[in-house]
Amino acid sequence: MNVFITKPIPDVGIKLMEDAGYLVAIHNETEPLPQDKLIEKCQQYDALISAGFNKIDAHFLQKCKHLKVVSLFSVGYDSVDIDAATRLKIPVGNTPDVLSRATADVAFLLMLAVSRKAFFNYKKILDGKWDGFEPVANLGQELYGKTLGVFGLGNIGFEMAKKCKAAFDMKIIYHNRKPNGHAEAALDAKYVSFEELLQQSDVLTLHANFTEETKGIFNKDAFSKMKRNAIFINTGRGGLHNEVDLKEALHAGIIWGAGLDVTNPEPMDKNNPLLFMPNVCVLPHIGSATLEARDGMAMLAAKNVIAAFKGERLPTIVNPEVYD
Ligand SMILES: NC(=O)C1=CN([C@@H]2O[C@H](COP(=O)(O)OP(=O)(O)OC[C@H]3O[C@@H](n4cnc5c(N)ncnc54)[C@H](O)[C@@H]3O)[C@@H](O)[C@H]2O)C=CC1
Ligand SMILES: O=C(O)C(=O)CO
Repeated sequence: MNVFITKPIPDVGIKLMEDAGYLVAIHNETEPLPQDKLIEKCQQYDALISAGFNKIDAHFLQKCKHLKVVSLFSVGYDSVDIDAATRLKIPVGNTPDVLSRATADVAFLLMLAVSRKAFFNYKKILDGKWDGFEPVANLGQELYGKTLGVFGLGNIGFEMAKKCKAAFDMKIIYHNRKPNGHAEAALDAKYVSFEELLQQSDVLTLHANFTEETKGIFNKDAFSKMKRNAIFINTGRGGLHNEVDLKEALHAGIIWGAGLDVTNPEPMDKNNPLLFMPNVCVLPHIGSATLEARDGMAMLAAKNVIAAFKGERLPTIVNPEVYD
C-alpha cells in the first residue's frame, strides 16, 4: 500500500505510516502540483493526504479509482465533495480537536491586536512615522465585560469563548446549527438568532464550517446590522465574508475593525487595501501553526490512513455514511 502527501507534514505522521510498512511519497517542491498533475499522480496511490486544501471534487475522485481513503491535514473539509466521496465509498478523514486551542489563540490574538490597532502601529515604527507619545492618538477600545458573539460554536468557537470569558469576563452569545448545551453550562453562553448575533456583538468571531449555506453570509446587509464599535474576527474560512462588503464597512465606519487569519483567495495579494487600513490585522492562515497542533494533525492524518488500509473505521471520519 502506498500514500501520497501533497506537502511535507511533520515527521511523526510519516514515521507512523512507514513503521506500519507503507510506502510514503511526498511532493516536496515549493510549487504545488497543478490539479491535472495531482489527479494523474493520485491514480498511482492507495491513499492521499491532502495538506494544501487541494480541490477534491467528483471528477478527481472518479479518476483516482485506487484511492481507499482521502485523509485531510485539516479539520475543515470544504475542499472535498463529501457527497461524491460517499457515493464512491471513499472514507474522508480530518483532524479535529488537536488544533482547537491553537486556532482559538489566533482568534484571541487578532481580537486584541485589532482592539489596540497593533499591526498598524507596528507598521508606523517600520515606516519611521513614530513621533513620540500621543495623548489622543492611537486610541483603542477595551474588551472587559463586552459581548462576544460566536458564529459556529463547535470545538474552536468553544475554546475562543472560554478564553474571552476567563480573560475579560465577556458575555457569550452564539449562533449555531443547534444549541450547545456544554457551552451554555460551562460559559453561561446564550443561543441567539443570526440577527441578534449581529446586533448585540461587540466582537463577532467566526468558527462555522464553510458551506453553501454560510458562503458570503457576512455581507453588506450583515455588516449594516452590526454595532459601530464591533470587531469582526474570521479564523474560519475567507469565503464566509464578502471581502468587498467588508472593505466598504470598514472604510465607512459601519464596523470598527477586522482581524482575518483567512482570506479569499489565499494567498492575499500583497497590495490588497485591507493590509493598509489602520483598523485591520491580517495573518496568513496560521491558526493551527504550532508545533503541538501540527504534530497532532500529522498523527491523526496518518492514523486515518492506517485504519483505512486495515479495513477499519477511520478514527476521525467526516462521512460515516460511507460505512452504511
Ligand atoms: N484558521 C485556521 O488555521 C483554521 C481554520 N479552521 C476553520 O474552523 C472551522 C471550525 O472548526 P471546528 O470548530 O473544529 O469545527 P466544529 O465542527 O467543531 O464547529 C463548527 C461549528 O459550526 C457550526 N455551523 C455549521 N454551519 C452553521 C451555520 N449555517 N450556522 C451556524 N453555525 C453553523 C456547527 O454547528 C459547529 O458547531 C473549520 O471548519 C475550518 O474551516 C479550523 C482550523 C484551523
Ligand atoms: O484545519 C483547518 O481547517 C485549517 O484551516 C488549517 O489547520
